[in-house]
Amino acid sequence: MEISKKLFFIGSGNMAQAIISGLVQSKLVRPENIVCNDVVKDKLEAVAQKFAVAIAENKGEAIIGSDIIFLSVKPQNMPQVFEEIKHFVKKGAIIISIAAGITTKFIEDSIAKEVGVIRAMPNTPALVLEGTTALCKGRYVSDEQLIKAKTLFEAIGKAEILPEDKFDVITALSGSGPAYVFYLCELMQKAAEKLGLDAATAEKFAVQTIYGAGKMLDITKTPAAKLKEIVKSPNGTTEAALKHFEAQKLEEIVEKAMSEAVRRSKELSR
Ligand SMILES: NC(=O)C1=CN([C@@H]2O[C@H](COP(=O)(O)OP(=O)(O)OC[C@H]3O[C@@H](n4cnc5c(N)ncnc54)[C@H](O)[C@@H]3O)[C@@H](O)[C@H]2O)C=CC1
Ligand SMILES: O=C(O)[C@@H]1CCC=N1
Repeated sequence: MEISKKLFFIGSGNMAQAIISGLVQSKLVRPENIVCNDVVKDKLEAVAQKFAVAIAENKGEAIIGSDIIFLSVKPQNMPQVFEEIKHFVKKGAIIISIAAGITTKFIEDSIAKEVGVIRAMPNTPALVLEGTTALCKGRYVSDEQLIKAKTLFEAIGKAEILPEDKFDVITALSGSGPAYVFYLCELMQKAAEKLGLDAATAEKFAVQTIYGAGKMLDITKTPAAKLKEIVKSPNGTTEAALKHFEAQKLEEIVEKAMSEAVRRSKELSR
């Protein structure tokens, strides 16, 4: 399937590029139907080269020709973007914001028009069509429009509609989550090196282990806790390692880390 909607990305950084790359790979959107904008000109040119998308330095002109406006700048830059675009955005336009913490109401109030605002919390595995996205809608979006927006994100992974009051915890879980897994991978590699493996072998085995474990979780649909038990032989090597994690209260550390992410999401919230 292919859609002919024109997408305009304001902010063409890491997450926007992951989404663009996923959408183009999935063939849901043709690159010529994507227009990118960014304040960093070099980045914009690099994005155009990488994905064969169009670029626009003038936000106003690009908004006029687009069906969906993606807001993919940092939360701190959103107020400035509202000032830049609010006179060009027409009543009934569809805006998809991926900014952490920024509420649909804040966007509606800032644009000060009846614009359709969809809030999404995607994650970077969208780049390899394995993203996880939560979506919710503001006051001026119909269920049908929200479902259409969901299909965009389904092209780049899994997507689900959730209440907006769950977005802080979703941000801490799946928005930031890939970084926790990358961190674990990094630590496993470092530990293996210290324990005698060369860097290349440590990397190869750590990456495949995390990939294989993720795939197993997905394919077997067995709870993580059960899969963990299957690896753990009585009085074996895994038990020795897990006992140490438990003694060091890894569960508390993860809970505290994620509550810090929730706290920051609320702090960014407007
Ligand atoms: N990186 C991630 O894993 C995820 C990020 N997000 C959200 O996505 C948004 C973007 O994050 P990243 O892509 O990581 O940041 P980034 O820093 O890589 O990209 C943001 C881009 O916005 C540009 N920008 C700043 N002000 C602008 C303006 N006035 N007009 C046009 N462009 C402007 C910057 O030059 C930069 O290229 C954030 O709001 C973040 O909360 C959401 C989910 C996951
Ligand atoms: O770190 C952040 O604030 C963004 C939101 C979720 C992932 N990256």
